[in-house]
Parts: sequence; C-alpha cells; structure tokens
Amino acid sequence: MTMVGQRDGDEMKDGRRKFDAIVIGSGQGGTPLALSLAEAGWKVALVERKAVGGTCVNEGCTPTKTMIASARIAHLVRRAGDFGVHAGEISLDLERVVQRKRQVVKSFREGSKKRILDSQNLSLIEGSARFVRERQLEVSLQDGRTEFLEADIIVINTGTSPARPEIRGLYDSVAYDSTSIMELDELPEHLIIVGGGYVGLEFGQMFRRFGSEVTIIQRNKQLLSREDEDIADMVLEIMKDEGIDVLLDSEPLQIRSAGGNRISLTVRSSEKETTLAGSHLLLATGRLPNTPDLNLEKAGIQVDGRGFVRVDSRLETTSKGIYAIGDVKGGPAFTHISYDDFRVLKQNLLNGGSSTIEERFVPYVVFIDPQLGRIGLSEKEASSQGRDFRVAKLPFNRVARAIEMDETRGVMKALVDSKTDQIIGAAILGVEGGEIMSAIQIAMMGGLPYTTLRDGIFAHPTLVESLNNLFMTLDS
Ligand SMILES: Cc1cc2nc3c(=O)[nH]c(=O)nc-3n(C[C@H](O)[C@H](O)[C@H](O)COP(=O)(O)OP(=O)(O)OC[C@H]3O[C@@H](n4cnc5c(N)ncnc54)[C@H](O)[C@@H]3O)c2cc1C
Ligand SMILES: NC(=O)c1ccc[n+]([C@@H]2O[C@H](COP(=O)([O-])OP(=O)(O)OC[C@H]3O[C@@H](n4cnc5c(N)ncnc54)[C@H](O)[C@@H]3O)[C@@H](O)[C@H]2O)c1
Repeated sequence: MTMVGQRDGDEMKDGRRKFDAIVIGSGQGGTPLALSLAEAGWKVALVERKAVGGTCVNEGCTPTKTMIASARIAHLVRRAGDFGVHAGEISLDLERVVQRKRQVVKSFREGSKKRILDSQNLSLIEGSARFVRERQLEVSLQDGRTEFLEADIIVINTGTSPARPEIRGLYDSVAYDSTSIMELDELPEHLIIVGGGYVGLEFGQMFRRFGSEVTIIQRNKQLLSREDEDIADMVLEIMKDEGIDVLLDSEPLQIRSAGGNRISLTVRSSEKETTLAGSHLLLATGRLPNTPDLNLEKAGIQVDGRGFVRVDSRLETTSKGIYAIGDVKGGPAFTHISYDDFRVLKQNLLNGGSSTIEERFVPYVVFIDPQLGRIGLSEKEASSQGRDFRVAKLPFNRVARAIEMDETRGVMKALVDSKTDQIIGAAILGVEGGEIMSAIQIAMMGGLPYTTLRDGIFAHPTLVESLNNLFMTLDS
C-alpha cells in the first residue's frame, strides 16, 4: 500500500485519481473509518452526496431526539399540576422547535465536517458515487463535473432511505417521511401514521404531545413486531393513555384528497374496511438500502432480494477488497452497530486483525416516553431457541424512585439462563429504560450472574437500585 503522495490522491495520466481507500457515504461507520485510515497515513477519499454525518446526524437520531425533548417538556408542563406546580395553559411554537432541531443538527454536522477537512491525507469529495468496474468509481460531483476514482480498498457506507408502501393514490398525494415531517411549519391537525415500529411510535407520541390528533395504522397484530407480546401490549396502553388511536392488524388501501389539505384514507383490517379523515400522512414502514444507483453488478457485488449488500462476518462483500458497513448490509439498523462495523474494519485493515461481527451485543432503545431499552434475547426468541430460562419481572409502580418521580408506567423484565444464572436478555420499559438496560448490558458483558445484581449495593434511591428487587423476584 502506498503511504506517500499528494493529499488528494495521485493523479493518473487519464485524469483518474488513485487512493489507498475510498469510503462511499459519510455515515456512522464511514466517517470514523476514513479518519482513522487517513490518520494511519493512508490516502483516503470520502465521497458524500448529501450531507456529512449521514442519516443519524441529519435525519435520524439527532433531530428526532432533539424534537422528542421538546415534546417531553410539553408533556411535563401539562402534568405540572400533578406535582403541585401551576404552569397555566401551554402553547407550542413549532417554528422554534424546528429551529432548535436545525441548530443542534448543524452543530453536529459542522463539527464532523471540520474534523474531516482538518484531517491530513483525507479528501472529502462531495458527489454521488457509482461503480464503473471492480476498483473504480465514477463520481457525479455536486458542481456538475464528473471524476473517476480508484482504490484497492472500497467501503460502502451508503445507508438506507424510507420505503414507500403500496397504497393506491399515494403518488398523487402529499405524504411525509421521517425526514420531511421534521420540517413542517404548521402542526398537523390529525396525523395518520402508517407503521407501528420505531419511527411510527416516536413521531406518533411526539406529535400527540405537540397537540395533534394521531392515528397509527400497524399491519401486525402488535406494535413493535419483534418484541414480546406483554411488552408490546404495555406500549399500546401507553400510546392509548396519551390519546393516540392505534389500529392493529390493519393496512391502508387507498388515499384520496378530501379537499383543501384534508386526506381520506381507506384502511382494511381482518374484520372490516374503514375510512379515516386526516390532515397529514406519515409513512413509517421501514427503510430500503441505498444500492440501486451504485451499479454494484459492475463490481461483482451481490445483494439480497431487497437490495441489501451481502457481506461475510468480516464485512467483505462478494468482491475482494470491497466492504460494506452500517445499514446498507441489512441486519440491525442502528448507529452504534454501524460504529462497531467501523471498529471491526479498522482492526482488520490497520492491525491485521481478525475481528468479526459475530455474537456481538445489539442493544437498542425505542425513544418513546417512557423508553424501551432492549438487550439480548426476547422471551419469544429464547423459547424458539429451546433455551431453559427463568423470567424476572418488576412493574415500575414498585420502583421507589419511579414513584417519587410519578413515572410509574412500564415494567422491567429480564431472562436468566436456568443452569448458568447468566442474564440472556432484558426489556426495560420505563423511565430511563435505556440507561437501566445499559447497566444490565454491562453485567452481561462482564459475564456476571444475576445474583451479583440481586445482591449488589446500589445508591438509594436510583432506578438501577431496583435491579436488586427485579432479580429477587426469581428467588421469592
Ligand atoms: C428517524 C430516524 C431515527 C433514528 N433514530 C435512531 C436512534 O435513536 N438510535 C440509533 O441507533 N439509530 C437510529 N436511527 C438509525 C440510524 O440513523 C442509522 O442506523 C444510522 O444512521 C446508519 O448509519 P450508516 O453508517 O449505515 O449510514 P447513514 O448514516 O445512513 O449514511 C449514509 C450516507 O451515505 C450517503 N450516500 C448514499 N449513497 C451515496 C452515493 N452513491 N454516493 C455518495 N454518498 C452516498 C448518504 O447521503 C448518507 O449521508 C434512526 C433512523 C431514522 C430514520
Ligand atoms: N430509536 C431507534 O433506535 C430508532 C428510531 C427510529 C428508527 N430507527 C431505525 O430505523 C429503521 C426504520 O424504522 P421504521 O419504524 O420505519 O421501521 P420498522 O421496521 O421498525 O417498523 C415498520 C413497521 O411498519 C409496519 N408496516 C409495514 N408496512 C405496512 C403497511 N403497508 N401498513 C401498515 N403497517 C406496515 C411493519 O409491520 C412494522 O411494524 C428501523 O429499522 C430502526 O433500526 C431506530
């Protein structure tokens, strides 16, 4: 590998530029990888077609969690009376909410861009890349020019985009996705959401708390299809408790304009067809990989039936020297997973390591309020694997700290292997559920038996202290 040469890659006779590595997409794995390879002396090109920071920073985690924070304040102010505080009538300044979100996103994006531009050996190329052949890319630059780049190592980190479900009339109507809904300048009177997964629930609760009427249409018999039924049922109760209508086992058939900015949506369930009247439609039915424009077949890179790039456990595609990291390879689609893909590749490319993505922890948090923190196996997964396990459960209305804060919705649930006493999974639906789940995850990472958490001394009155009580339920 050549480690010397000009910063912008060596220009070949025919105008092509040669790098040691090219990363396509400045997502959650691609940016740190490009920075690390460049720091190690490699000549690296990072190609980004839209905005540095990718989905998480610009359209995903950062903006949603910033707006969710505003929604939680609205919720708490409405509840102020419960705590003996009189806050009066509340009103929402959506423009200020959106402005605040834009500022946080801008600061994250610009911080990331500055690190890239300040980095020696790293060229940021703003344009859209596609393969011409195995080690060669054509990039349509944002300024209209075209460039050809070459490298022995190419990493695809192009992420995903919102899927569009099949609904008759959809293409003639205004429908929002998770990105455009965050740029509204007026509050929806009645927001209809198709999909009861992460995006549907996080936005559904957010807009309800902002003051919109909200209906969620979910194809499956439960919300959050992957989760255990008892947890999903409790999430449903929380949504209903906040005044959100949820139609389970239902699918939209047809959308029509109902005059002005009103829409009418025909929905079919197993029992009947109904028509809903609303003002805005949000599509939250999953995401598809950004692979159709990449000309992957020119480089011999195979994809699965939905277009996700096939990789082995070391993230190498079916074409040697070409890797795929983050959401574009399918599987769990989270920022921390893309970041861990970066760690795996860094170790293998720079240190000759043999890291793999096998058997790693996949924690996640659904940022509804109260949060759902998840790690390891669910009860249904453990059962289908034929595991011998016990289930510990503690409702939050028995957690001292939660009672003091008047945040008693939810339950702690953990699975323990009957023979080894190891914790094999947990679902913490409750106030700061993500943080409590992470404490359990640390125990799992250290291979601690549940008894260590049952008998450990934790400061009183913390939420984590209740892990004593949670695991005591196994022995009572
Ligand atoms: C609304 C929403 C909320 C989310 N909230 C969370 C959360 O709270 N926690 C969490 O862990 N995850 C969350 N996620 C998921 C998280 O955003 C993704 O898992 C993460 O961003 C994946 O990163 P990535 O590295 O795969 O690439 P991405 O961040 O998707 O970046 C891919 C980049 O590649 C660029 N690109 C694509 N094609 C090309 C091309 N041909 N040439 C050049 N550049 C290209 C794109 O413009 C983009 O910048 C959320 C997602 C959404 C949509
Ligand atoms: N907190 C987080 O970590 C977070 C937050 C938001 C998004 N994300 C990521 O973004 C990805 C996309 O999220 P998402 O919520 O769009 O997808 P999802 O796959 O989580 O949920 C989509 C839901 O829509 C339902 N659905 C699909 N087609 C339908 C139809 N025609 N009618 C009715 N329901 C339908 C599915 O049954 C499913 O429950 C997730 O995979 C997740 O990894 C993560």
